Amino acid sequence: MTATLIDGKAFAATLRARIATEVAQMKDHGITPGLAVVLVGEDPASQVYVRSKGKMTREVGMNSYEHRLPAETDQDSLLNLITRLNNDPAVNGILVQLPLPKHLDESLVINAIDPAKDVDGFHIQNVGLLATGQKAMVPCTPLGCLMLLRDRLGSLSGKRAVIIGRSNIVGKPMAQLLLRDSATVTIAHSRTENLPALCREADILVAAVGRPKMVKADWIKPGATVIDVGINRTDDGLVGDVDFAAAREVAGAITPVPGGVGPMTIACLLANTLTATARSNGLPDPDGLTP
Ligand SMILES: NC(=O)C1=CN([C@@H]2O[C@H](COP(=O)(O)OP(=O)(O)OC[C@H]3O[C@@H](n4cnc5c(N)ncnc54)[C@H](OP(=O)(O)O)[C@@H]3O)[C@@H](O)[C@H]2O)C=CC1
Ligand SMILES: Nc1nc(=O)c2c([nH]1)NC[C@@H]1CN(c3ccc(C(=O)N[C@@H](CCC(=O)O)C(=O)O)cc3)C=[N+]21
Repeated sequence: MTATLIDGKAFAATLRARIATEVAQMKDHGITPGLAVVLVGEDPASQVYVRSKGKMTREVGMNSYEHRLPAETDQDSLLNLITRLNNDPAVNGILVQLPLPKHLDESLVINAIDPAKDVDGFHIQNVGLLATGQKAMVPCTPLGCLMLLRDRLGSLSGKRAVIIGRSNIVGKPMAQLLLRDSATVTIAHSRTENLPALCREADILVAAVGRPKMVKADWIKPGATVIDVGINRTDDGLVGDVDFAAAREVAGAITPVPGGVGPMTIACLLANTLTATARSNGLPDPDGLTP
């Protein structure tokens, strides 16, 4: 049986349309959400993402502020910019594109962002709030994966989830969100023993590794839901961490790359910007955009 395709691109388009409606209502009350994106250096992939984020931000009616800084920018100049954005009432969300050039201290920079404007959900305060089940800003990629999983499966309670990857931006927050939905969660990584057998136990398999086609068809439990976060540029074009063509014949449902998780990440960034704007104006959280 061939797996159902989880169409992240279409889901994200619907989500952005809903966000646009909410933005229009806010504008009627004199509030226009604003998202500032900071890019240091000229990494080509990062430039593509930043351009795409700016375009979609404007499409939903928000203000987009792009700050492009040279690769040799020093830490103090970057921290000064963040302070300015923290204090700017027109800016509701701040995203510093990662990775930063090596001479900059990533944690220091991220933790300089006002947690209320931290639409990436990477600030230690938001990480702690999420881990303790309190109201937080939630990282965009895991939030997007959660929306796709709930849409496909309904309740995740009691399901066995295996996440491959333990990064602060994907693997760990993904585990927190699945745990909050009462899945039984295992996090695997480069030191995990017998990864294929572990994966075969998963009803939900999330791959966030950065290795093209690493997850093979015989690692997948028949009927499982497979979420492929990987973005790998190869000679065959853009591919995920899952050997998609073969995995499709075993899984129950699977996200493609491109057109799966990636577009959800950007839609959730806009969702978080809307949520941050609502909270800073004392309005209730918009429906269905927070976990
Ligand atoms: N679609 C989207 O919106 C997004 C996509 N991505 C993509 O997702 C992927 C992961 O990103 P990110 O989390 O930042 O990556 P990191 O490089 O920070 O983390 C990769 C993780 O994979 C683990 N790993 C590496 N090799 C193996 C292996 N052979 N077996 C098992 N585990 C392994 C590492 O283990 P260890 O910790 O032991 O080293 C690590 O925990 C990348 O392709 C990235 O481009 C990222 C963000 C958003
Ligand atoms: N502070 C910060 N926050 C991030 O959220 C962040 C980051 N830094 N650094 C890089 C990663 C990666 N990431 C992606 C976003 C969109 C797509 C996306 O839209 N992908 C399209 C394809 C785009 C293409 O063709 O390259 C798709 O999968 O269909 C992919 C990856 C966000 N990240």
